[in-house]
Amino acid sequence: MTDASPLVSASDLTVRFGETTVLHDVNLRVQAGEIVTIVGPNGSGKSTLIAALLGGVTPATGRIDRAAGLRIGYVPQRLVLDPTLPMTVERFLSLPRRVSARRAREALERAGVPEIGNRQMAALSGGQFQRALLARAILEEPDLLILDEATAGLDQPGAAAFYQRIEEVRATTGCGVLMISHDLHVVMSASDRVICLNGHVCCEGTPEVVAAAPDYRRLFGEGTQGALALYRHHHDHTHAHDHSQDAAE
Ligand SMILES: Nc1ncnc2c1ncn2[C@@H]1O[C@H](COP(=O)(O)OP(=O)(O)OP(=O)(O)O)[C@@H](O)[C@H]1O
Repeated sequence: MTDASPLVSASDLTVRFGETTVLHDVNLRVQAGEIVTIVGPNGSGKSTLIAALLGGVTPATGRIDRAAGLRIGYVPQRLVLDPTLPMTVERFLSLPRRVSARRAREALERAGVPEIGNRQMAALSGGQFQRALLARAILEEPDLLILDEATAGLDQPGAAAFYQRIEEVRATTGCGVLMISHDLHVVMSASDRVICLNGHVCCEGTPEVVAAAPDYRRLFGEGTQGALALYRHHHDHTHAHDHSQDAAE
């Protein structure tokens, strides 16, 4: 794996579910050491793109390439555990593979929650729970960390602290990071590159470039209203791209 070759890439990717085209002509690359964030309205294909990159969805056309031997750490949006099941955080980190108490502690330290090893999973706050998921992903020693709206349900300071932790993990391990987020303002500052998705890539670039892009502004609005506009978006915008195939239309 050279510096120049991406950890993972999608080339002219189109994904269909039955008759519905969810993604079309998507090109994306994530290099080692960079933090790439995908933003887009609900139903714009973000999770589908992640699933395709992970190999869980077969492209209709185009291709996905992963670097040989790529190790991926995945942090899901949420994980539902039976609340009546007694399970400490340390034990949770040993699923599915047993890890030593020392490694579990190190991973929790990196995730910013060194003190929760003996706590019950069911007793964690939302933020602590997501940190436990992050610690589990870190234990994979990933080349690429993938997070699917991992801060959903956290307040803005909680989300900001979480992303800061992600940046530290990237700085110490050199892994690449690909994340989906709705915390637009927080994420913009934590990302090297932002990809605005709406069935296709509407615009992409550094956070500054994307924030100034007309397509991004049409989708998300400006200022603090932008994040709210995300949920209100009804595809009432018009722009140069052809949205006729977008499933979300
Ligand atoms: N397995 C599936 N079978 C059929 N349709 C699907 C499947 N998975 C997703 N879809 C559809 O594909 C579209 C994109 O879904 P996806 O979950 O990728 O969007 P998203 O951008 O992640 O949305 P959100 O922000 O709401 O999480 C939606 O219209 C969804 O209903």
